[in-house]
Amino acid sequence: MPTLMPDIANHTTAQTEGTLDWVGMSNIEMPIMVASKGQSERMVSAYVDAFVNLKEPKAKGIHMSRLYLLLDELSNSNVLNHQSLVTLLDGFISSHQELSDNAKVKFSFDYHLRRKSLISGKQGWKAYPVTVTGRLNKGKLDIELSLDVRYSSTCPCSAALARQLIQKAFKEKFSDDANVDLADVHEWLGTTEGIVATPHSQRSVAEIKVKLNSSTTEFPITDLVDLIENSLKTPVQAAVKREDEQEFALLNGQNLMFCEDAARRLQHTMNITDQFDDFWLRINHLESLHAHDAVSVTTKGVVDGYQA
Ligand SMILES: Nc1nc2c(ncn2[C@@H]2O[C@H](COP(=O)(O)OP(=O)(O)OP(=O)(O)O)[C@@H](O)[C@H]2O)c(=O)[nH]1
Repeated sequence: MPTLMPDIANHTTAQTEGTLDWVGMSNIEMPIMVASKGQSERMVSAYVDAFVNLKEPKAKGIHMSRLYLLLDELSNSNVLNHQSLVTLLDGFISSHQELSDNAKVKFSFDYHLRRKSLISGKQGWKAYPVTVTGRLNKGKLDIELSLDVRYSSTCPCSAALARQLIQKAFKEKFSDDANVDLADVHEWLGTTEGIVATPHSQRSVAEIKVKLNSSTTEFPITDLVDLIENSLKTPVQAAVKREDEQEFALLNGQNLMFCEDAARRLQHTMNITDQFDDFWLRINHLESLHAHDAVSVTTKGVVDGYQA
């Protein structure tokens, strides 16, 4: 006969009574098979947070093992998609009858996508940090997708200052020459004396969170990446041949951006798509002129929605 073990969670009461918003586990490491719109299902190495509320003030605690085992079942024999996320949240609550009526789960992982080069037709992998968060709040379901997109931003102020220096160098070189020779100018422009200054660019990160429409049944990871990268125009590249690098230089030159410009661009893009109920975005320009970052934040402005 098995030894009877003490069951603190069930058989004792709280020393100090009180309800709690969230109780659960954070940073659970698990392989998860993820389904995303337009992509083959793929395994990711995820960190998972799993929570329920504790609405019974006298109860000692929740049953962490029940949350863990429901997650393990998803990891071991299912795929993370809209339906399984809802089932998981339902399971969190039904396994905590009398104790909980809210549930939350967050999966954080790197999601790899094949991305095309700009000109050469080559392809390469890019890893996007993604989180999928589901919340069930007194029967109301909320699903949030968040991801980071890295891109390059060239400073418009620096570009203007560099152009001024190039104009000055041109004047100094050719102002005494009444009959400026086109070939001479062409050759001179191809030297570092001609293009005497270059503007600074920086590795930049757009962080974005969206609330999925209730009609969305697939995680639109690729759609969201495409939307952001097509709007910013200068995402970091995977496979790069020289023709790709030259095109990247052109795109940078034609898409000069302060962090305000990048935020307004994405704000406009997100406002004209009806795919999402709400959005929050934060633009980080990891400055190369400064040792600090230039940052801008905005939201859709929904009442009771995301706050900046
Ligand atoms: N509630 C709670 N459990 C904790 C905490 N830290 C560790 N645990 C452990 O989580 C383990 C699993 O708890 P339960 O889910 O109640 O385990 P169980 O009683 O075997 O499972 P059930 O029979 O389904 O209730 C226990 O061994 C707890 O000690 C904590 O801060 N709060």
